[in-house]
Amino acid sequence: MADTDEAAAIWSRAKELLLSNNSLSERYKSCISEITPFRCFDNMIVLEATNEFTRLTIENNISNEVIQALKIAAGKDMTFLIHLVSSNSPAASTNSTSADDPNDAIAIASQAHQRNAVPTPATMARQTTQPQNPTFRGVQNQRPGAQHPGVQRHQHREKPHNPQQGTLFDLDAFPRSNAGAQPTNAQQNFQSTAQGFAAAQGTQMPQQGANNANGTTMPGGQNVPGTQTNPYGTNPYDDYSAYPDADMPSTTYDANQGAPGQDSHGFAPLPTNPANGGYEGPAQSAQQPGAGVTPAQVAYRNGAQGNPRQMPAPRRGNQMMGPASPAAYASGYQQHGDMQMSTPRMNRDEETHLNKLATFDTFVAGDSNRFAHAVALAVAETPGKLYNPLCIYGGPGLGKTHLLNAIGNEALRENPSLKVRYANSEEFTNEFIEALRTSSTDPNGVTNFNRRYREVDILLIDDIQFLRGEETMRQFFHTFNALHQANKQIVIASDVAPKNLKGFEQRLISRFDSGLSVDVRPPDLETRIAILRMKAQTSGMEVPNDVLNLIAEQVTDNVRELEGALTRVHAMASLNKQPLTRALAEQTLQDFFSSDVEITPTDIITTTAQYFQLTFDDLVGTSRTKNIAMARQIAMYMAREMTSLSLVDIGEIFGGRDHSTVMHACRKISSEMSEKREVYNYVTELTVLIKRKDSTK
Ligand SMILES: Nc1ncnc2c1ncn2[C@@H]1O[C@H](COP(=O)(O)OP(=O)(O)OP(=O)(O)O)[C@@H](O)[C@H]1O
Repeated sequence: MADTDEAAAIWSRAKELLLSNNSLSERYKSCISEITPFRCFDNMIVLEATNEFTRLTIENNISNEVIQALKIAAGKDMTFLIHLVSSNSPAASTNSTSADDPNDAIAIASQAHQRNAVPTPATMARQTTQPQNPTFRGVQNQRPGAQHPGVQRHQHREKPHNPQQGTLFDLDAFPRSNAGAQPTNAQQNFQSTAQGFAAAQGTQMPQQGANNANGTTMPGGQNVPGTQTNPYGTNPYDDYSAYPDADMPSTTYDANQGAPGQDSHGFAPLPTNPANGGYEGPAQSAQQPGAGVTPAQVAYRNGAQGNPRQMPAPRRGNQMMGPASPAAYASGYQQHGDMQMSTPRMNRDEETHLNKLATFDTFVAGDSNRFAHAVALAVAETPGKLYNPLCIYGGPGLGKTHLLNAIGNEALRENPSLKVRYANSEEFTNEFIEALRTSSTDPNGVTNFNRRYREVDILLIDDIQFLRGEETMRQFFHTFNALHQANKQIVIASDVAPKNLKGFEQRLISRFDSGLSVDVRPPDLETRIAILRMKAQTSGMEVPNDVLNLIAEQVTDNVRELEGALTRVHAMASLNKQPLTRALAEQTLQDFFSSDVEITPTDIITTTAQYFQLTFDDLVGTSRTKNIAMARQIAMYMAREMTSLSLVDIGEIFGGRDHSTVMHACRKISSEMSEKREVYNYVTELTVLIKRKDSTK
């Protein structure tokens, strides 16, 4: 990118951040608005102002805020300098001098400045202490202990700033509860992110220390605190108690409960099905030597499907879904049969409802989410002061929930006395309705609800797009106002930008818009590989690089799907006690990328019902008997995996069920696939049958 373009891009983001920084007065903001970008020179951006007042106001009063915003916008430490240009003369940016050398840049800027600038007390003070190049300086972070702001805040930049030399993102400029000699988490993350990427790309970062569990390297060889913990073994949605209307209790099944002649789910063994390419029914296959081989593989070996297929490019409606993260296994093992894997353990904090395992340490930042990651970190370090409200939006499975939880966890790590509350919109709604419902018997119901949501320092509301109902909306509006007026931090996550939220009153949308909105986008290849590597490492899986690469190449749009693909290939290898090779991974994944035709929910329900010898109505009906509930959960999982339908849509199709019920089904089946051979077989066989049916239409 050209230096001028880079400057424009960085300043545009930094400006956006500064203008949404609630701690800045309107006067400061109008000064910010008057600034224009000139050029970038390495880690310095030269900005232009048309009057001295603007320049001085920024340099003397809000340089730290500007530096912080630049750091977030650029994704690296930046210094800045502002030179004056006459408002009616061509700006210094028209100067054609090549300024690749930062010293030249300073000279250009210096000339411009000398033409226009009036000496100020601050510049005079600098001249006293910095005799060389007295009129120009880059502005660096204000360091604690600075005694003379005019002198200490501004320093000469005679050579490019080297971020390795101790000027990492300095959040000490902002209130902190535990400022100390140790690098901040934000600092560590910046390093770990950069190094994680370097590692993913096979490059060497300078000043490497000892590797930590994630393969990332911390400054001075430190490990990132908590990197050994399971990052996402559980999810708020795993806490089934939060969803009273979900199917969970009656659909829980036990591997030992199958009646004689039935498999563990109460199904009679299916007869050999010639239509399945000679493949045995699921219960039988589970008991046979070599079980776990899918029909596709049998067919493949038998030549039933012709030559080995190339893996076509994945398509949106046919992607992987793997809600239960493989890394969940790291959180604690519940040994299951011959599997060296575990059932994810819930790690939701009872009071805050935070998933304690979703932290910044376990979040891999890349180009697609670096801005959101940096802003989230800044908010966690200074809640209520910077970007309030903060809205994080983006497609499914891209880390919004993770970031929300990371903000809460990090803020509490910094200041354990903070009150934090995480909730998704459905929990908020349910709790509110419950408070209303019981208000006749419990006069404190609504008061308690309000206390829970209004007497907090940080409120994190996930999936705001699902907020529904006039009363609930009103309640949320008042909650929002109460918190905002008290300068309490609000963070919301949504699948679309606030302005595109459907069914929301304008007054609520405009409140969301009054803060900062940042998006998360699908990760690029390097980031996907880095995520997979981290997930494999934290869950103790040994996955060769070529398998990680294969998965990352095939699954592009959704980190949850990445996890799902990793789960599948690892489950396949574990169940069959085979080494996890690229060939095995290709075989395992090809079933999921082999069809380009649209699969409908009707196909899925019909095939699943036939497969389990049930009826269509059984699957969309209300019966909670064990075998029907289990088949329904599998069908929901297949619908989520093989179509682009949302959780809400799938819930609707399956008899008007709630989206959390679908989500729970998906997580449960995904998790069980790694532990129960028969569940893995059901899913893989059904995948083939559904696609085969589809291709014969
Ligand atoms: N950058 C990342 N680094 C590490 N893990 C990630 C990253 N992004 C997402 N994940 C993981 O992917 C999974 C899905 O992420 P998450 O639930 O936060 O997505 P989401 O955007 O909230 O999705 P949805 O909109 O469907 O709720 C989680 O296990 C999360 O930990």
